[in-house]
Amino acid sequence: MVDHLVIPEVLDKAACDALCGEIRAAAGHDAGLLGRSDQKPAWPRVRRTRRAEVSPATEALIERLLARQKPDLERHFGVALGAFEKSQFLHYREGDFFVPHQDGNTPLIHDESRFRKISAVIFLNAQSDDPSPQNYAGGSLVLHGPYTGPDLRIAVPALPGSLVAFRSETTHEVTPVTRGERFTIVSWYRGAGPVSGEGDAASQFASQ
Ligand SMILES: O=C(O)CCC(=O)C(=O)O
Ligand SMILES: [Fe+2]
Repeated sequence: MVDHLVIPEVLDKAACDALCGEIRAAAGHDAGLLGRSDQKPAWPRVRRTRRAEVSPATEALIERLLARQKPDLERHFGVALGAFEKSQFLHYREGDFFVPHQDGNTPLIHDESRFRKISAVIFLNAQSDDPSPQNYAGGSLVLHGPYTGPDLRIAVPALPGSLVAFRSETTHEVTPVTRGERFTIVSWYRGAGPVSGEGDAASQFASQ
């Protein structure tokens, strides 16, 4: 068991379709990584996906949605949550991926990621072997069990409109997309309290 919470239908089908359309059409750039800038040449081997710049109205819609989920996440994970980071609107094309990684809250890394307690991913379209321009193949979000236990791998079902949350120190990956386009929104909830960045301009914190 890798602890995670799936909240179905945080967005309806019309909203998911509209978001996919907006992300596809929006300007964007290669999504990056936190860490030292001299490591940038290696980024394409770690993560390949496009990060879209959506409208302020869309960002606000997702911020409201994330705020609404906070009590359920606090209850499930037993952690008090503060602000969440600026969402990333992601567009994976064929071949795009993100190798196994942790998003934050890992004891050895002293960068902004240490404030992240819970990672949230919202699926906007479906993974399916039925070829249709609406869905994609490959591109599984796979959660890994902790290294102290058995070698677990859990592929999270990509139900459009659902949100999956897990502790940010959970190792996870996005396997390569083998057909079609995959659309997700990701964000991170920080812990509550001043030491965790609550009360600062967290919405301006540019997560990478
Ligand atoms: O797109 C996803 O399903 C997850 C992306 C991810 O792991 C991340 O952005 O840190
Ligand atoms: Fe991640």
